[in-house]
Amino acid sequence: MHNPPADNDSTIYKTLLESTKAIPWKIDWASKQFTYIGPQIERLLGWSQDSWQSVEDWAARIHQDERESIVNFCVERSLHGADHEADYRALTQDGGYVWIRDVVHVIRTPSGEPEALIGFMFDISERKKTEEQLLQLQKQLEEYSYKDGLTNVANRRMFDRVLEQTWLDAKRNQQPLSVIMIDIDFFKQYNDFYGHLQGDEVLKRVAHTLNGAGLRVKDFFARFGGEEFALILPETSEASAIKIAERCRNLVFKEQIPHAASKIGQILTISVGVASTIPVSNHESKVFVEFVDSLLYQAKKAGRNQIVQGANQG
Ligand SMILES: Nc1nc2c(ncn2[C@@H]2O[C@H](COP(=O)(O)OP(=O)(O)OP(=O)(O)O)[C@@H](O)[C@H]2O)c(=O)[nH]1
Repeated sequence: MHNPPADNDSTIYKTLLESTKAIPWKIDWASKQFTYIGPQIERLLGWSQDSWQSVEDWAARIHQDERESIVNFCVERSLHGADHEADYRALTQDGGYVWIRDVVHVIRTPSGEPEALIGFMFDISERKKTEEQLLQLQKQLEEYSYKDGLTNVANRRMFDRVLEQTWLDAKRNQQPLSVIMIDIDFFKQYNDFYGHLQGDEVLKRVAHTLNGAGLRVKDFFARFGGEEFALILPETSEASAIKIAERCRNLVFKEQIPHAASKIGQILTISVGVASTIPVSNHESKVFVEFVDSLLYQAKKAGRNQIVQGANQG
């Protein structure tokens, strides 16, 4: 057994405890009263040292979103005599909050009952801020990985994901699904004539123009690759899809983008393939998209600046 510290020692311990950044505290289990809390608490949260009377004061100063779960967790752990730690937002006197990590040690009676809790509160707001920034960054990265860097519309990866989901829904509900594939005419010549940077600008402009062509919330537009774009139209019949394909062609034409190197006129045009299907169990979305792409190829071969349609393939 150690002897209790002499007065001199306890002064040293007190000085040490009260000069750390971590805030020491002690609660008597039977009365649920604070028997001690370091004066540093006032600097951190604004609440004066003597305002920490009972566990009620502690609980009331936990952000309400996690108050109940934190209190329940700490009571449950303490009853089991288990040391524990909890992260929560502690409310400050001026209405803000600070992220705290409370590290708790349970002192038990010889029979194992909790007698007192002692612990340290650590200010972990900087760590939490970094965690939140990392999460934000992760979200942004995920967003970037589904977005085309040049045009800012969805990319091929996102197209594949949306198609897969839309295909399954259409199969389950036996609803028609339409896909439109779009390709800029003589884009190689455009690049050659105006330069690649100007080509990039046109891709952005066309993407922006076509992004609003499907009017329903569920309509989905993506850059399929290069100078090719695609629209997925759930619950859309062939007749409606053809109208939207027409709208696409008109929208781009109305932009009146000069294309002096086009072999079919002086204005930039697009070719379009469009088809609808009601998927059945042995149909594959990939095969359907290849079919729509072949319609687009037919539009190119037939002279460009036109729409070729096909139905019920899949
Ligand atoms: N500026 C620019 N050009 C691109 C980009 N992606 C693909 N291209 C160009 O798009 C052109 C596509 O050429 P082709 O596939 O021959 O098609 P096209 O010239 O449009 O001819 P048709 O489709 O037959 O009318 C190529 O010259 C590519 O370099 C891009 O991100 N920026």
